Amino acid sequence: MIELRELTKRYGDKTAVDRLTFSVRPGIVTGFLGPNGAGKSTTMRMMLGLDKPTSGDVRINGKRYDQLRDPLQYIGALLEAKAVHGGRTAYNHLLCMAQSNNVPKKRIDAVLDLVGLKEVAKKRPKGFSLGMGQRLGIAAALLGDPKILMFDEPVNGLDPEGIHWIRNLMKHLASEGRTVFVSSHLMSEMSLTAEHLVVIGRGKLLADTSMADFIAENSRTFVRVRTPEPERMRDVLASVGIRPVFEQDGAMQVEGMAPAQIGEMAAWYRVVLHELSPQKASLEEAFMQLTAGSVEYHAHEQGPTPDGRNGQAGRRRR
Ligand SMILES: Nc1ncnc2c1ncn2[C@@H]1O[C@H](COP(=O)(O)OP(=O)(O)OP(=O)(O)O)[C@@H](O)[C@H]1O
Repeated sequence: MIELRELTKRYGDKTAVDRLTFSVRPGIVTGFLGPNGAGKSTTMRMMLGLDKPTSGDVRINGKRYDQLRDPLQYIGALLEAKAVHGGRTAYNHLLCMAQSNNVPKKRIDAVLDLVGLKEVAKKRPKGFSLGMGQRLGIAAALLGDPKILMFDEPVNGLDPEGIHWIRNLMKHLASEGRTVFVSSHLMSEMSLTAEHLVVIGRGKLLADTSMADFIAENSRTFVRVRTPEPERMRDVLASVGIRPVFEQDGAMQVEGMAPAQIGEMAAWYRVVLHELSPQKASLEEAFMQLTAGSVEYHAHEQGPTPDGRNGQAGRRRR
């Protein structure tokens, strides 16, 4: 169990983490989500005692990180795969960590085997691919057989096979009763792995909820209407107070009406329809909506607008 209470980190006048309070429970994978710069890495670094909070605190099974004896046996983390000493062999890198944390030597072979690096145990990580580096980082995290595991953006830069492997590993670790906390800025990726979600934006807590509730609460449903007479259809909808959103190719997104109602209205006014299909907004869209006000940099993309015109391309700071 990891517990954060009013955790805050300021760098000068920048508040990177702003009074975060939440708990990470054992037995499930908890996804830690937020747009770039939201404060995920800073929060994880404070959880691991690598950064000092400005105020508030983090407890690992009731203790602060610096109060843990042999911390690798309580909590293992994959922060950046690059953190490996390039000159030592993979085996020796793990041996150094094992010796300084009272971890039995036999665990080294066990974790190298688990992550699939047994064959290259005597090789130096500086020649490793990104995926092999991630696997070595994970071997290090698992070395002390900890009950709590943290992974910061573990699938970054991995190929589909590597992504699949990490997903299954995290689920497996959780099924063994461990606490698994994993950060990502991709909602779609998290939806395949996490049972619970903690979402932050600009350092503040935006959501602390089960994946199922997040989907139920944030998925927007609408009906896509395609017609050769968009102006007329817009007027028909306007007559009942509905303002459709136009997509780039001229299709309309209609919220607040069932497909049958729209179809009947169109028939009544003799508007030809080419498409009438119920849609559910993707989880990625729900996540972007939730965090919309907290994104540091916005790229203005061409996209649907209520009047059918497209937004200007550009970049601005909010
Ligand atoms: N050492 C530092 N000094 C000053 N500002 C920092 C420092 N570390 C982080 N920040 C700022 O704190 C904010 C949070 O950064 P952090 O790296 O924790 O975000 P993140 O959610 O992990 O982002 P990403 O998904 O891009 O990795 C950012 O605005 C960042 O610029």
